[in-house]
Amino acid sequence: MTLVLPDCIRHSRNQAGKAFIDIAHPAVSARIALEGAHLLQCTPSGQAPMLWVSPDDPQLPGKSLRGGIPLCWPWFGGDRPQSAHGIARRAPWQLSAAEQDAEGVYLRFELPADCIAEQLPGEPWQVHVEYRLGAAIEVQLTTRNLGEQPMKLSQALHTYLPVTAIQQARISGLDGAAYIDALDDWTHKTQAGDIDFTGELDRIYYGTSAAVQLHDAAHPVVVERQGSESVVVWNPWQAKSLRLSEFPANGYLGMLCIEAANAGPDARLLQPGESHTLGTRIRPANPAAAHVITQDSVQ
Ligand SMILES: O=P(O)(O)OC[C@H]1O[C@@H](O)[C@H](O)[C@@H](O)[C@@H]1O
Repeated sequence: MTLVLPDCIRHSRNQAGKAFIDIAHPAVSARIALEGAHLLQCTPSGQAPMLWVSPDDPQLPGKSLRGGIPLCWPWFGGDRPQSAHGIARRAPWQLSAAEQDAEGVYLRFELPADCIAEQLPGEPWQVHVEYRLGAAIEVQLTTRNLGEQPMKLSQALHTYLPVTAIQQARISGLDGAAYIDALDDWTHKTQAGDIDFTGELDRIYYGTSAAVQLHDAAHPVVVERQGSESVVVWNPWQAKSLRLSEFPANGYLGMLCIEAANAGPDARLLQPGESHTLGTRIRPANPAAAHVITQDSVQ
């Protein structure tokens, strides 16, 4: 049965045939690629864009754009020898629900069972993702084990956030938290004070579900998490920027990632029939003080 979409939500395609869902609601505008059910843009009315997205856009089906919130599932990073971050971010998801109300929109996407069977043989997962977009971004990724054996799940909502200048950005909320330093032979360490950025940084903080705050002149946000005792913080810095796909050489100056996760020691073992929801809510820390787009500031 064809899904009837509210007026503010429509399907679109770029010239190369890549499919998107576009949202133009009085409270929020947004774009989601069906490939990966990948939230690429989200701009609450009167605010600056909440997500960073690379200007190097291959615009091609099968080539994921770097930025927004890629879904890393059902493994995070190099937890398995196959391609990093699992299969979900390049898979063909299907829109299964779309609603609007005065506050914003609700969308739900499913990863079809035949796609899971083909790409993850012998792993009977069921997975869907829900977005609630308005003054804030809410994402919930729900996984169920439909099999008869326990299955291991690691995952992340790989959120790219814009910053005014990386050297001035700061993250609070993780003082005293344990982390794994991916750049120092996966050594376990303890965070002292806030996180600031003076070089490449790639860490899995674990044992905490506390909200994390990004302090930035124009893009201060609070990142809350659900079903998540780990959060990944990442900036590639200069040398790695040159090696990354779909990433400009100086891209690291204007972004960082704060990823609600089940990673490292927070990977989950789902028993037969069990389901787990990983969620995040990203909201402007101080909407009144955040950069407001006015006609004067539009070039
Ligand atoms: O290049 P990818 O596969 O999108 O990964 C980007 C980064 O994703 C982060 O989550 C990892 O911690 C980094 O190690 C990795 O480099």
